[in-house]
Amino acid sequence: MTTWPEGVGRRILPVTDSTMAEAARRAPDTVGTEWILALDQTAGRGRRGRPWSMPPGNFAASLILHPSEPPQVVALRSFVAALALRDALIAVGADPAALSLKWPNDVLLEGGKLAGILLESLGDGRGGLAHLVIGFGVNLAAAPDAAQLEPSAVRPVSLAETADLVVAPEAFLDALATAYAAHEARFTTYGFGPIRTAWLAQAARLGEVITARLPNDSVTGTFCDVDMEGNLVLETAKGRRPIAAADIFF
Ligand SMILES: O=C(O)CCCC[C@@H]1SC[C@@H]2NC(=O)N[C@@H]21
Repeated sequence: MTTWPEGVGRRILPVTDSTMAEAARRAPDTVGTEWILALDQTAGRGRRGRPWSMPPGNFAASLILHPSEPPQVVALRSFVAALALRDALIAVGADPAALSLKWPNDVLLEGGKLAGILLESLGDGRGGLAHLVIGFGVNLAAAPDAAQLEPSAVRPVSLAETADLVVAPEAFLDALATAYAAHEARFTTYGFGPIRTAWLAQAARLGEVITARLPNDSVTGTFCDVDMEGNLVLETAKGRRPIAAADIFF
């Protein structure tokens, strides 16, 4: 049985618009760390403003944090979050060998998209952050209809359909909160180095040719590294190219 991490808050809502929006509303009145789980979302959102649909039984939660590091260091928590999500999936029975991490922050199961992570923050007006919200969406029960996604999107999968595992959102929250607390402690104590190493060990398509689609450009090269700033590094015909933000296509 998983125990809930000490000093961490938890709210479970039957429904909300988006746990990201709910968390942002609550963040100014939240002193420490708090999880918000919703059993349904009416306006779930994904990266780049895409909608995030949520079939019943899927997992939607956001974590409110008040980190004190500079924003570029805070952003490295997308890797912390991905490792925690992987550990939580293993804790509920997923096969570690079937899981991989797709830069910047998807978790794949047998090559299909099982989960996505979204980071949103608010500046404090002094160059730091007032809060960070990390959102986790996991297809526990069912994958969204692929027809609703962009044609080039990674095929969605669910834990129930692909791994034959039935896990309730509340139970998954226990596993994720515990896993996140462990990785957060490692990050704040030892920095990004061990997180980067652990993430690279689980990276999908490392050493293979992939394409990064940027707003006005597309870069194809061999995925050779993630650097200490969290950039994806592609080895291209013109040399090594660090990429801070992009959609990745295999
Ligand atoms: O585009 C992605 O892959 C990120 C998806 C993040 C979805 C989660 S579900 C919980 C939280 N609330 C939201 O509205 N979005 C995030």
